[in-house]
Amino acid sequence: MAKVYYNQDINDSLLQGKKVAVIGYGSQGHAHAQNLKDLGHDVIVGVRKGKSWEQAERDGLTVQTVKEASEAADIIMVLLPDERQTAVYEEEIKPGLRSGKSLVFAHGFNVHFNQIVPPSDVDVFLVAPKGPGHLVRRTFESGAGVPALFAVYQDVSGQAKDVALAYAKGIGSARAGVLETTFKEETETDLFGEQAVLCGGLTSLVKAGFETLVEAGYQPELAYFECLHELKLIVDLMYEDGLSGMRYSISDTAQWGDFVSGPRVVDQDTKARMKDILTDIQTGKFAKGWLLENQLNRPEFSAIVRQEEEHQIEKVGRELRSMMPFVKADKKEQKEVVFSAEN
Ligand SMILES: NC(=O)C1=CN([C@@H]2O[C@H](COP(=O)(O)OP(=O)(O)OC[C@H]3O[C@@H](n4cnc5c(N)ncnc54)[C@H](OP(=O)(O)O)[C@@H]3O)[C@@H](O)[C@H]2O)C=CC1
Ligand SMILES: CC[C@](O)(C(C)=O)C(=O)O
Ligand SMILES: [Mg+2]
Ligand SMILES: [Mg+2]
Repeated sequence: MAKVYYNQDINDSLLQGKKVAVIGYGSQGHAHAQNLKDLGHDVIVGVRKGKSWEQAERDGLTVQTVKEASEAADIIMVLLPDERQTAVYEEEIKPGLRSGKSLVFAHGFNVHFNQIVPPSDVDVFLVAPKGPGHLVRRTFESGAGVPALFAVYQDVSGQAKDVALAYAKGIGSARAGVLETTFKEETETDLFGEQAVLCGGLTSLVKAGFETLVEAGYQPELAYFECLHELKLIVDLMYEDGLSGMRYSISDTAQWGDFVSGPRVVDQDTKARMKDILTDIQTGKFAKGWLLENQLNRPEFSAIVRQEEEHQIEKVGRELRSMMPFVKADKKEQKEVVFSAEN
């Protein structure tokens, strides 16, 4: 079994006396900055003037421009959107990246796909939480944590691995488990997971189930409860106790249906298409398409965002959720949908 690091395995004194700049204050940025600060580390946030700057100040953090923060810090964690990182890195981070500093990422995308080529005299590593940033913060506040991967790309100081582990502990991830990987493995598996299973696979499955029921004449509200709302309750059981734990709670009828019908939905053809998706990631075809889409100012991305917002499941869901205020976490914790559509 691979070595999984926990709090007791990690000496976080390596972060003491070091200034950490968290560049970006979005989903991951706000969580890293606040968790590190709560554990007594010296954190500054680097962002541009605007919404994030104001929010970080309201949260009690020291805020500077990206350039100032990169100049001031020993450890520079880049938590900007992947597609924005290269431009900001070249203009505002690189000038402050002197020998002996650490350049850190939460996803290997730009280094692995050669968009950012770090100088040879700095440590380069990643600490990638395996969960959405808002949950990195929320679980931390509740005393728990989100697991993370770490990988060392360049170790000039001889301490990159230990600093990476200390950082992972500083954001609460070593409460849940921290696993060593490479930039290649992290990048390819993260892209695969979000495309085939966690985001792409799941949203397509939910919509297909919803549409099948509605097209057969069943009530849309019922289809929403069945195919989307209840999904969280089922996944919570899998999260707590695995597939068998979930199956323990459902009826035997449901379990038999799971066994006989599940493989009819996700079959060998589905798996073959998953392999195609993985190949596109491994060959860089996906990355190239995404970078080009951004160079063109995201025409297809924006069109799909609008189209998806108009899907019947979203309209019905908005109405039903307005009657269940308890399902929604603190408003300030929600990443605004508009942000991703407009940026
Ligand atoms: N989202 C997640 O949960 C996960 C993300 N990751 C990785 O973490 C990294 C960050 O992703 P994520 O947290 O989703 O990013 P977000 O989209 O949430 O980042 C938004 C932040 O970046 C700032 N920003 C955007 N453009 C600029 C710019 N040109 N100059 C200065 N600041 C800018 C925004 O500031 P403003 O308000 O001014 O626009 C905002 O503070 C990525 O590498 C991603 O792959 C890894 C694991 C999970
Ligand atoms: C699953 C999506 C993710 O990889 C994540 C939250 O881990 C991301 O890039 O946001
Ligand atoms: Mg991920
Ligand atoms: Mg990802």
